[in-house]
Amino acid sequence: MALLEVKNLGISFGGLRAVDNFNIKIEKGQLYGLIGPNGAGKTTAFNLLTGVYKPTNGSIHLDGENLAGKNPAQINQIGIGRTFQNIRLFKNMSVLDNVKVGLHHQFKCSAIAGILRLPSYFKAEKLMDEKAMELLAVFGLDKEAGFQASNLPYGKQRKLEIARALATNPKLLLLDEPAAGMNPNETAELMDTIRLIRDKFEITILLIEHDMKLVAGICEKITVLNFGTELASGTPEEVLNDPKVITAYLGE
Ligand SMILES: Nc1ncnc2c1ncn2[C@@H]1O[C@H](COP(=O)(O)OP(=O)(O)OP(=O)(O)O)[C@@H](O)[C@H]1O
Repeated sequence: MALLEVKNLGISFGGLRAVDNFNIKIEKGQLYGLIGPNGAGKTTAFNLLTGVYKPTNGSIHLDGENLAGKNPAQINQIGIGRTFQNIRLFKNMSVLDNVKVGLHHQFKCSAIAGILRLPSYFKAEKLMDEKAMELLAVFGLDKEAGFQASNLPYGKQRKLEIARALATNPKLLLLDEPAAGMNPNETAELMDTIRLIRDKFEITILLIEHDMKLVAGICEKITVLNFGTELASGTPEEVLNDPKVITAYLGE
């Protein structure tokens, strides 16, 4: 059974069919790319998968579970984590606390225990600190754990956002343009990090990306969206040499 199975998904905004008859099947452990020209519907597809938008039609199953009618928090708990095109960190909080926010639902401790500072509260905090530091170390951010998130350089903020999404322990991680605004060195490093987290956490990754070098370099399969609908799907080689895809990108 595929980890993610999306059938005939669609949404309209007024007269605009932003996503139409979108189908995708992602196997466990796969690194999958979603590409397409500007305005093709990629972020809208992510918003449908994460419950931000309710689809007009179609179905989404994660690991066999139907996500229909679930809100973003429930979908996150079922197993989809995401990052955003524009970084959305808690900028005034520390790097460590940003990751701990992602861990909270796994280390539950009652409000009373927190207010009364009971031993169970300190135990949960300690476990969260340890787990958050482990995650930060994977991204080479452990030395900056005490920094305010907004003081990190841009490339590291992007990594921190991925670390926070991973902290929610997702089965499927959605990355929306993870390399946006990065220089070539940062992008190359990010590619290594994405491969590493897929292997280390045995996670499945779907990413939107305009950087074709990154997409072709790390994705095993790609779907191309154009005007909200699938234009092509296949291996990077098949897709990037497909005349329909080349035409869509060149706008001929
Ligand atoms: N909430 C909304 N209300 C109305 N139109 C929307 C809404 N969200 C997205 N759209 C429209 O849907 C279409 C698809 O947008 P979307 O952001 O999904 O594209 P994209 O492929 O992610 O583009 P980009 O690569 O530029 O980020 C666009 O025409 C956009 O203007």
